[in-house]
Amino acid sequence: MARSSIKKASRLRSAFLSPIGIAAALGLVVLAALTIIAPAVWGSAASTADPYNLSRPPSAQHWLGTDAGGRDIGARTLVATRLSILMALAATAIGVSLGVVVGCLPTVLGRRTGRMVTAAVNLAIAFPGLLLVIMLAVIMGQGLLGAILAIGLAIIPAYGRLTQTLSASVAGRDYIAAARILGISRPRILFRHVLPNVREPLIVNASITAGGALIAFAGLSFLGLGVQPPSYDWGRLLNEGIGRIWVTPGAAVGPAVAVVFAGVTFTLLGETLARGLGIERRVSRLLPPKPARAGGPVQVGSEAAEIVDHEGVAGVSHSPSTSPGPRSVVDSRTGPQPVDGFERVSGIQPVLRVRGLRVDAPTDTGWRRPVRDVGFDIAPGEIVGLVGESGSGKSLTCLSVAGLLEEPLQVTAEEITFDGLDLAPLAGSGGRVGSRRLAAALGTRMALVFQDPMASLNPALRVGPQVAEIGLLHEGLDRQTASERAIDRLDAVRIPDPRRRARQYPHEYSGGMRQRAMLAMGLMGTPSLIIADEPTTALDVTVQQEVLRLLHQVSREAGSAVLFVSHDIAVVTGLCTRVLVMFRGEIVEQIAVDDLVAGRAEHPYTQALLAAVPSMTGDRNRPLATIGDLP
Ligand SMILES: Nc1ncnc2c1ncn2[C@@H]1O[C@H](COP(=O)(O)OP(=O)(O)OP(=O)(O)O)[C@@H](O)[C@H]1O
Repeated sequence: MARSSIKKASRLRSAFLSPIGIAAALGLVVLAALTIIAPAVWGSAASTADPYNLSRPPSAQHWLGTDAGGRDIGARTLVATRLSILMALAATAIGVSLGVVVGCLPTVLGRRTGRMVTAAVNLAIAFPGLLLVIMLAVIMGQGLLGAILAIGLAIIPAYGRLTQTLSASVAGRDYIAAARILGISRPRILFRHVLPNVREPLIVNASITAGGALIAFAGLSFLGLGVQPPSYDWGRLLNEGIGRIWVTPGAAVGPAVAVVFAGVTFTLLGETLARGLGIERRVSRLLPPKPARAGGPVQVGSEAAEIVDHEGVAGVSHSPSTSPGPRSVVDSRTGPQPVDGFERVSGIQPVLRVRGLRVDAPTDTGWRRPVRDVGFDIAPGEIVGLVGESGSGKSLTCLSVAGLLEEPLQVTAEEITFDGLDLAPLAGSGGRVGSRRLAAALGTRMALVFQDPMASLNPALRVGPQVAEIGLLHEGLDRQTASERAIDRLDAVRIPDPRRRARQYPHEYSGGMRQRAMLAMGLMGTPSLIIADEPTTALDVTVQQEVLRLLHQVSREAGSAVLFVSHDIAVVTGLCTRVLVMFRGEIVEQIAVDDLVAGRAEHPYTQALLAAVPSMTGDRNRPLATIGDLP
């Protein structure tokens, strides 16, 4: 058994060994036993009328007394367990399964239709639950089937909303963005990436919902809308007993206690499952990342202090002989404008050409533009750094290029050409790649490595199949070949013992290994461009070095261009041959690393960025430079 399953099993065991867990388990055993054996054991006492013992108070023979027909109330209460529990389970099954379907619709149908479904769900939720049940019960007609359908249908809106909320919280994860860029269809994303990650909270809530359904049935039958004589459930018994509560209190108290007992048992079961499955923790981890981290001047932290000096930063050489891209591309003196330079000089088509890229975001007072007229080229095989302070628009730029930004953000571009493909219409489409051909091309030729290594891989799936997916989808490989290639790619990114590791889950990997697995995923195709959005920020310095070295090696061996995003100029100068400097949504300077290191930066912001990097050889007592207010 995998380590994760063993861990989960032991956590569940300890949850069931807690006082709440023991109470839930005992309650369940009692309910299950009564559901199975009560009709056989007490069926005859429950249905045999005794004209000599009508409406008798509790006695040794009839411990809850008898009803108006002389039947034993205790026996009837026990026998009613089967119908009450089975009806609650049936209604819950209907409500939960249809609720999940409804909750998934916005993900499958796309934004516009999805919104209508959401609005309908919200309207239904605004309607008081019990009123909805009664209304539906009247429409469906009195009786057992009508009651099951009424309660089942009434469960749908709440469960749909829950599924929707949980799915939305997963939808912001990097692995969903990665799946989108791989061209995976919405239904497949839903079934493979979203639902497996939300199933546990859904299961827990199903248990609590069953408790609610049970009480709703009791309510319906009590009102005479549910089970009809001669059948009886606890609600029906309550209905019959309430009128005689002063004569034979057991007639009302017995079924009432039974309803409370079953309701509490289901709730405790939900609570125990939630603890055992770690739902609270899991849900908070599923929350989407904040749109932006704190702004302010460039952060030059301890990591940078340890890897400063422009020689061999992070252990990666960038000597001209090993740099893959044409260094002549760069002319720092062209200033902030996009350069057509290398195309003119070398005649080589850039692998990525961006012109006039803008991103607009709504605010309370109107629109703001976090990315303004951004333009740049990346040559085949070139490693380009994109630096800038937090919030300067680096991630938005990358995500727009990959077509991963969604409403309410508005993306427009005069041109985004990637590997001969016109991606401008895709920008801002939220990853809805129109044609299969484009999806396949993007999926195999553009790779993304994200900042948060934990969020980059789907935690519910083993790493091997995730890496193999693109081979299955776009390269037409069969499962065996795709999985062999995935193992080969994991080996290529130096995952030790790749065959065993491919069977593990992401949480069994270290942070650096997860980043490398993301790279392996990108290498299933032959990426012309790897967009690495702060791939090393969350890693410690040694692992950071490994990932940077690997990126460099991959770029050299596969000939892939790299757009390397970082707020750490020291790391960028170690890996890249050219740097795009972003400031307040604009690219204010494009400069060759050699020029940057030699202090030939022209823009004051670039100069300030550089001055803020501490040096190993500098005066330790001198305060670090800060980036002041720039016009
Ligand atoms: N989904 C969004 N909706 C509205 N504004 C957003 C959204 N995402 C980002 N922004 C804003 O756009 C600006 C640029 O954000 P972006 O994430 O591109 O910055 P960044 O340069 O990548 O920063 P960091 O280095 O911290 O990742 C920020 O001011 C941010 O608040």
